Amino acid sequence: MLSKDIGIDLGTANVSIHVKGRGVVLDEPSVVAIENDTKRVLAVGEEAHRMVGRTPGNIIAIRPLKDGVIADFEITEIMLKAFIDRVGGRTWYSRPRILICAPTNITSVEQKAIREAAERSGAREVFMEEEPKAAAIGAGMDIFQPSGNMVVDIGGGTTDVAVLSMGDVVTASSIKVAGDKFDAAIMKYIKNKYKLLIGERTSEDIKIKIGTVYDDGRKEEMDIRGRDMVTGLPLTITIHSEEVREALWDSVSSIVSAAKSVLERTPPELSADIIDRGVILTGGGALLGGLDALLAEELKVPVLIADDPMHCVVKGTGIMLDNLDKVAKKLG
Ligand SMILES: Nc1ncnc2c1ncn2[C@@H]1O[C@H](COP(=O)(O)OP(=O)(O)OP(=O)(O)O)[C@@H](O)[C@H]1O
Repeated sequence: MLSKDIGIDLGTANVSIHVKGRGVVLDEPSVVAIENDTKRVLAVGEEAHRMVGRTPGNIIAIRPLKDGVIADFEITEIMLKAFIDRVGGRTWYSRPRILICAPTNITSVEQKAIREAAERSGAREVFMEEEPKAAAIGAGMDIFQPSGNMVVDIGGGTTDVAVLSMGDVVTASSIKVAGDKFDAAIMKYIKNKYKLLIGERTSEDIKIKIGTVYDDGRKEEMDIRGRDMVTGLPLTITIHSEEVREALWDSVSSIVSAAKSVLERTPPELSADIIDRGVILTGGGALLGGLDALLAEELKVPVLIADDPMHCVVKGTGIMLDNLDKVAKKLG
């Protein structure tokens, strides 16, 4: 058996793994279910995700990465190791090199924890790369030319905005407003307006099915269930897409401001390139209804959604595996 280098998008919401020669082989939610008293791991990934909000007292479903940072070291290590093992990392004859894209701004202590987890799973060498760079490469941008490319990567925990040229980030901003904040805003809106408590998964469902942030005349509705705060009993109500737009307004305004501030700090020659090429949206949040239209209106530049936006980062790692020593930073 040969060494199979692997690329990992260690995301707040999802982990995806690319194995050289095989493509994207794993795509699972970043969730671990553990037994509270014994701390025994019961499930990792999809199976654990199904338990979110539905666990009995002694079982907890943990999302170890939150708001774009590693909230729980130990569980992140367990999760990373379980996923690498699942794609065969430890059973390969020759130990792989692993390239990991982790949340922006992680500390050196967190980097060390990630490196050690990868090494324990069989990695020979561990490399790390910034998410927006991988996202831009995975979206098909040629960031190695002397010209401006702008990417807005909206994940679960963070939105990363970056302008790249000659293989590096020129101007950037990372804010902790992304998919999770959208879900929380919808939950809060429904609680305040209807006195109805809904879970994380229902809120995410609303966002995905009828969420919109731009008034394009689209009017959709959806029945949702939760617990009535007044009676304490289950209740079904109908939610409209305009209400979701209202709920998401503040969060989306922060993303627009972050993108504007990056453009304002971008050298004029690169700005001119961005007008020609447009801004590319990546990450799951790129799929939020009307976000491309809103950003285009606010930034006055064309905005395009990348193909398969949720996989841009992991696809980018896959492309970078061919040139690891040149393009990524080796840890340790
Ligand atoms: N159709 C959709 N509309 C809106 N949001 C969506 C859609 N599909 C997925 N999402 C959201 O995308 C987010 C996950 O995106 P992604 O997998 O790119 O994030 P991540 O890489 O795990 O996070 P991060 O980059 O912050 O670490 C979730 O919040 C999810 O609810």
